[in-house]
Amino acid sequence: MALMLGAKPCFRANDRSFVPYRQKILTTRAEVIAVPKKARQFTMPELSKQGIPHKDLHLGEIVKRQTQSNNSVFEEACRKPKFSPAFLQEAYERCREICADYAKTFYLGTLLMTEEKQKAIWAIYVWCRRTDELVDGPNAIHMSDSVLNIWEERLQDIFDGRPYDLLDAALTDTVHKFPLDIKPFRDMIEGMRMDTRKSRYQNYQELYLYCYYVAGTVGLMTVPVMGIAPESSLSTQAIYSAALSLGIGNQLTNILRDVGEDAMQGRIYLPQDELAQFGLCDDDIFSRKVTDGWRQFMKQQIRRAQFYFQQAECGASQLDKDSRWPVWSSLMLYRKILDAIVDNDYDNLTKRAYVGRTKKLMMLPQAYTRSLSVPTLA
Ligand SMILES: CC(C)=CCC/C(C)=C/CC/C(C)=C/CC/C(C)=C/[C@@H]1[C@@H](COP(=O)(O)OP(=O)(O)O)[C@]1(C)CC/C=C(\C)CC/C=C(\C)CCC=C(C)C
Ligand SMILES: [Mn+2]
Repeated sequence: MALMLGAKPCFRANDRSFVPYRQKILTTRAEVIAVPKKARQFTMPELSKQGIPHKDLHLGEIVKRQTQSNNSVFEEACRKPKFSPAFLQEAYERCREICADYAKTFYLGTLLMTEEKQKAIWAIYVWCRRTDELVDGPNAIHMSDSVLNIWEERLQDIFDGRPYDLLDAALTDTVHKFPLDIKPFRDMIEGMRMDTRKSRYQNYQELYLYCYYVAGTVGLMTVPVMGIAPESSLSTQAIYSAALSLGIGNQLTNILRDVGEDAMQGRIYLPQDELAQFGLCDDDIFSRKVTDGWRQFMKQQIRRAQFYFQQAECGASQLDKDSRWPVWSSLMLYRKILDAIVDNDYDNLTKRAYVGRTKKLMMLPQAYTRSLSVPTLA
């Protein structure tokens, strides 16, 4: 495979540390620490400064950077990595396979996108999945700050045109084709750090920050690729805000679905102060008894997730036409998980809410119909 890079070639796909994704470990710890770099001091963000949802995320600045980054022709000429077409084809093909394997419904939704866009979304998906797996996958017990620090340096290398392996190379190509800013990617790694350090959330503001880091960031990463419809009536910022909402709604739903499982790992993501308002505490979760108090509490949590999906809806219709289907699929699928929790009579302590294959497949044409609706005035 021809690989033409600048002064610092760092592709290591043939190293023994490289583990094929078929083993269901996308990135091993050994692979990440293969290039030792000096440890970086991690400091927790000041949670007390985090305000009400979206308000303190400085979305305006993020949008400005996203729409300005990579604009300079000079910068582009200097930094654009030169990969052979065959190499890139192989890189994106691997991303496609992983996406199809890990996220079947979502993958189907990407098939209507233009080739450039779908490849970019697969590359972003794979980077997110690998990042998540570092703290959530089979190797999670080996995770440490220093591994995440190296992963972050490797992210910088991706943006600087020096990918470390084949999958990274797909993202390098993507970030040079689309105006992607590194900040949401960095923030996702920050969320993974938070997950390794913290197992309780005192209030919703703390939880919101976590949800932004690990999922809201996905919305910010993907809007520049999916594109905004030329006839859209909403401001760019309003669309980013909707994208953020979809990520938050998805993550809140994930948390509500996995309460029992997470508790077995010693993790409770639900806001402690809200549990207390319903007369509940950690022990009620560990005892796995679904009481009326628990049902009332869950109703409130589900309402909050629904609120974010509602916020996301207006933005989903303002995206470029070919990008709307996967977004609507994601939105409708995650909503159905909330319905499944209700169908389980709010028992997410001993049961995992599940949306069956048939329901998922039936949802795809519905999502497609929604994606045909034209942008309307908000
Ligand atoms: C719909 C679409 C185009 C999505 C983008 C695809 C993409 C890049 C997805 C990456 C998802 C990912 C692997 C994130 C890593 C962190 C993580 C795991 C977050 C959770 C995802 C779901 O994972 P899963 O159900 O597999 O959970 P387990 O790890 O197994 O527990 C999250 C719940 C977050 C996913 C967040 C999104 C898909 C955000 C979607 C928002 C948009 C695409 C913006 C849409 C734009 C508008 C205007 C509405
Ligand atoms: Mn995960």
